[in-house]
Order: sequence, then C-alpha cells, then structure tokens
Amino acid sequence: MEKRNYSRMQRIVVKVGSSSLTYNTGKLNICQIEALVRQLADLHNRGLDVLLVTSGAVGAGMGKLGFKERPRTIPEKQAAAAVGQGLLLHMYEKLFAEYGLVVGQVLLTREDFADRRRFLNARHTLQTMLNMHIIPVINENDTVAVDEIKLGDNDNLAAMVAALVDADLLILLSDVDGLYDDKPGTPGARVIREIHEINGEIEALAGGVGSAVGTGGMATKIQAARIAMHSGLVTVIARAAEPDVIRRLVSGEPLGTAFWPSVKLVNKKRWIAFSATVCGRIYIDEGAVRALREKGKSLLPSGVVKVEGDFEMGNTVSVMDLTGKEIARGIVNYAAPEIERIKGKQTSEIAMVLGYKDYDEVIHRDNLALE
Ligand SMILES: Nc1ncnc2c1ncn2[C@@H]1O[C@H](COP(=O)(O)OP(=O)(O)O)[C@@H](O)[C@H]1O
Ligand SMILES: N[C@@H](CCC(=O)OP(=O)(O)O)C(=O)O
Repeated sequence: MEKRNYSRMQRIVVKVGSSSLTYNTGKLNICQIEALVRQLADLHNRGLDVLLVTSGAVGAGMGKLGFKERPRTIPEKQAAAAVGQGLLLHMYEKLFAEYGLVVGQVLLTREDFADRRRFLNARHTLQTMLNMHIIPVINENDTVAVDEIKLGDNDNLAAMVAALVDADLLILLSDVDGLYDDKPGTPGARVIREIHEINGEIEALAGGVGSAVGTGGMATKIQAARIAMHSGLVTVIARAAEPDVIRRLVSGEPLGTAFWPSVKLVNKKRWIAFSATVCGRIYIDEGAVRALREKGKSLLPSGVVKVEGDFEMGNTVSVMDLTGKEIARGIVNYAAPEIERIKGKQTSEIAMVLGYKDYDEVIHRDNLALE
C-alpha cells in the first residue's frame, strides 16, 4: 500500500484510550503500556517532540478498588480517578525511566482552554517541558472536573492539546483498527483508510458510546479529528495493540483511519472556534450571512436580528443563521443588552442609541471563526 506523505513530522501527540490500557478486570495492561512507552521513548530519542495523553485513571482506580462496573456517581468516578491517576503515573514514570527519560504530569480541565490567559499559560508550560526534554503525560483533571468545567473525554482533550502545541500529527489509539464503514463486527465492515471531509455520513458511522471502560466511542474521536483538521494537523485512529503501531504510523505506513487537514485557522481563531466558552447566541439575517461567508466581512449591527444569553463584551458567542444553524463563533465588542438595543441599526446610529460608540462592528472579522 502507498505510504502516507506528511509534509512535516516534528511534534506528535499520542492519545491512548482506557480500553487499551486496562483489561476488562480493571487491572492495568502492563504489556500494552510497556509497548507504548518503548515506542514513544524511541521517537523521543530520534529527536521528535512527544506528548502523551493518557486515559485510564477511572479504569485503573476501578480495578484497585475492586469495582465491577464503571461507577455511576460523579464523586465515585472522581475518587476512582484519584486512585487510578497515581497508579498510571507511577507506571509511566517507572517505564520511561528505564529508557532514561523524565515524565511530567499535566492535568487539565476545560477552563484551562476556555480562558485565554490560562490557555496561553498552558501552552507556555508545555513548550517549556518540551524544551527541557520532559515527556508531558496529560489527562483531564478528573478529581476536580465537575460537569461545568469538564471536557469529559480525552479524544477532544488530545485534539485541543495538539492544537495548543501546534503538533503535526495526532494519533488516537484505541481497541479498534480505525473507523469502520459499518458497525465493527458486522460481516463485510471495513476500515475507511483516508478521510478528507467530515460530513453527516461519517458522523453517522460513529454509533453510540464505546467500550465498557471508554467514554466517547467513535463520536468523540470524530469530534477530535474535526478540531485537528481545522488546526492543520493529521489525525490517525489506529489499534493500540498493533505491533509497533506508533513507529509505523510516523514512518507513513497507512494503518488505521487518517483524517487530512483542511484550511488551517490562525491561532486565535482556532481558540475561538474550539476552546473558548460560548456565552450566548446572535442570530443574523441572510445578507449578513453572505457578507461574513462570501465577503469575509465583520458583523455589523444592521445584520443582527436576535440576541440570546447574558454575555459581556469580550465573551465568545455563537453566530446563527435564521434557521438556527451555527455559522460562526466570535468575540463580541458589545454586551448582550447593548446589542439588543443596536440590533438592526446602521453603524452611524450606534452613538445615538447607546450614547457612545466604541466600535463599528458587533464582531470584528479578525475575531470571527467561520464554520
Ligand atoms: N464505526 C465504528 N468504527 C469503529 N468503532 C466504532 C464504530 N462505532 C462505534 N465504535 C466503538 O468505539 C469503540 C472505541 O471507543 P472507546 O471505547 O471510547 O475507546 P477508547 O477507550 O480507546 O477511547 C470501539 O470499541 C467500538 O465499539
Ligand atoms: N479522564 C478519564 C478518561 C476519559 C476518556 O475519554 O476515556 P477514553 O474514552 O477511554 O479515552 C480517565 O482517565 O479515566
């Protein structure tokens, strides 16, 4: 089979799912973890920047605590994660040390991405760790992440990390060979090798949630691939147990399912599109949709029809067409009550209506990330 030709391969993020790190008994799959560490250590020695996003804290905690099923309540999951995360890190620390390498634990929540200052801080820390040849071992901070601040799955976390550090390749390792064109196990179902666009058909293949210990199944892997595609990096979903899978993928072997990047959004627009917390919605008319989409214009008050939510100036909002479809996200120059008052008005009327005018635009095009 033809090799995959990457334009650059310096920085890779590898995410490994719970289903590949723990057995159904909840105990750690030591052979799998050893194989993973060996390959990552080798890539590091070759001079690549390597970041590991690891799941398995809840799964490993379940094993240690003797739980037969995934705990239902959030505090129980958090308690299991608190136990399991320690076990995981101990294992990584020990195995990487055998190859003379140092790991550093990084636990993140949605807020670390949603707040621009924290986002930039996290980027700085990760960059510094890479400069110091430390291998970042990253997971969600499950013990403190309650619903409001939780990402909830490590596929999205890995994609956001990959975008954060400007990686070239994101590898999502799981218990399947890739994305199947039918339910895995169905006779005749095959792995789709290359994907250039995520459309409804691809999303429909994702099915429901994944394995007994995993969280999001294929749905979250496809969401992750979408983030990565807009961030200009290749994503591959492959089987963790495939011998030497990481090294072979990096050398271009066409294993698993590869998602190829589309147009790369600039850094700030990526943050607006995928990381910032969405605080409200602005509905705009057809003329404004065309101006944004086709002419790359800023959003002016005249195109605004309806405002939803109690957002402030500087917050990120969804921009919707009148059918309720999200067409963009952007940072607003005015708070919701002000936009409510200037909606439908000409720019020249802003000062008269509000008594002042700080900006002509509701959202400037530099702060607008289109779908
Ligand atoms: N079209 C599909 N192709 C491949 N796997 C699928 C598909 N639809 C659902 N899945 C499920 O997704 C699971 C992997 O997701 P998950 O258990 O969350 O893994 P991980 O723990 O590795 O993140 C597979 O075991 C499979 O059952
Ligand atoms: N942070 C959680 C992992 C959540 C998750 O996404 O799991 P998975 O679907 O196995 O990648 C944990 O460490 O158990």
